[in-house]
Amino acid sequence: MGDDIPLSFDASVDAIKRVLPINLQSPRVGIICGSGLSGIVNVFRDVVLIPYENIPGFSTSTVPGHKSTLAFGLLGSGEGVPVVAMLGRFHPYEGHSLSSVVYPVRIMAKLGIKDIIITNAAGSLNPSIPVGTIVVIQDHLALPNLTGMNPLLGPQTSKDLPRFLPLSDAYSPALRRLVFLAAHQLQLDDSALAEGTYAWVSGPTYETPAEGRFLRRVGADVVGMSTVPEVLAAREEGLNVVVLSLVTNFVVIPETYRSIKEEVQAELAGKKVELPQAQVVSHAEVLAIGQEKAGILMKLVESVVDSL
Ligand SMILES: O=P(O)(O)O[C@H]1O[C@H](CO)[C@@H](O)[C@H]1O
Ligand SMILES: Nc1nc2[nH]cnc2c(=O)[nH]1
Repeated sequence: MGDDIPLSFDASVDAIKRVLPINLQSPRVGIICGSGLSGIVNVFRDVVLIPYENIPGFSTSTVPGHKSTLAFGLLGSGEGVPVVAMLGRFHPYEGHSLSSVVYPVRIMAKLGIKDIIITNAAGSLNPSIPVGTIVVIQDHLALPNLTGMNPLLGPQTSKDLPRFLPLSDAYSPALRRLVFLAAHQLQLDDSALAEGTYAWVSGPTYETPAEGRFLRRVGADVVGMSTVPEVLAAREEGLNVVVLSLVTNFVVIPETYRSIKEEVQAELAGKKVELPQAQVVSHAEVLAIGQEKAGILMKLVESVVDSL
């Protein structure tokens, strides 16, 4: 946890390749599975699982719903596409350094992936994006990046990488197009998918109502505690990125608060008063919705991989 990245990535790549059959050694697509979304491995063929603890430089995920395993296999119809999936990711709130959080993305890039499909569980800030919707992310808003918590801060891992990375094209239009076409092919209801902007926050606290309103007003549709660091590292490594957020809950953003001062005045005047009960979100709820809807997300991912 919070460990520094090794000076060379070779040790990690060697440890991985050593246990892989030749047909899986050069995966074409990387997948990152968000909270409760690791089931995709069930549709891989020729699966090889490597625990993170066996890979130098990898940390361990401590969050329920996140395994600590790298899965290799073939995905899709016909011969299948060689893929690598992170069954469980690292979040800064667990105490992992930002360089540890993005380390697996860099290793997947060294292994040769060209495209990365990043999934997450997220809270909706947009009343027209209900729980269960899969949001194809078109942009992000990262307050931590803007205020000095950026995984690309510091010495570069390679002189070949760009020092000043543009992010105006971070989310591949070509891959997003494939997602919508895949949804059409799978005959998903039009409302199953939406497009939106992901706000990255550090967590581990969920948003206060005021924070929810703030994020909504500055243009975010969903909010979560992951993904953006991975997107930045992936873009720095030259990968094409697509992000699918599964909405697991609404962020509670009441526009008006009931005044407790007025409630007490009413109580003192002899009225029966019931204090407002705030709705609260829990990780158990996030995982439950994840479990319910993971099937659709996985089919979508498989179909996109098939169409690459
Ligand atoms: O983004 P993923 O890893 O899917 O998980 C989301 O769910 C957790 C909170 O319930 C946070 O870690 C948040 O980021
Ligand atoms: N920050 C944040 N992360 C989440 N992950 C899943 N739901 C939420 C949420 O409501 N807020």
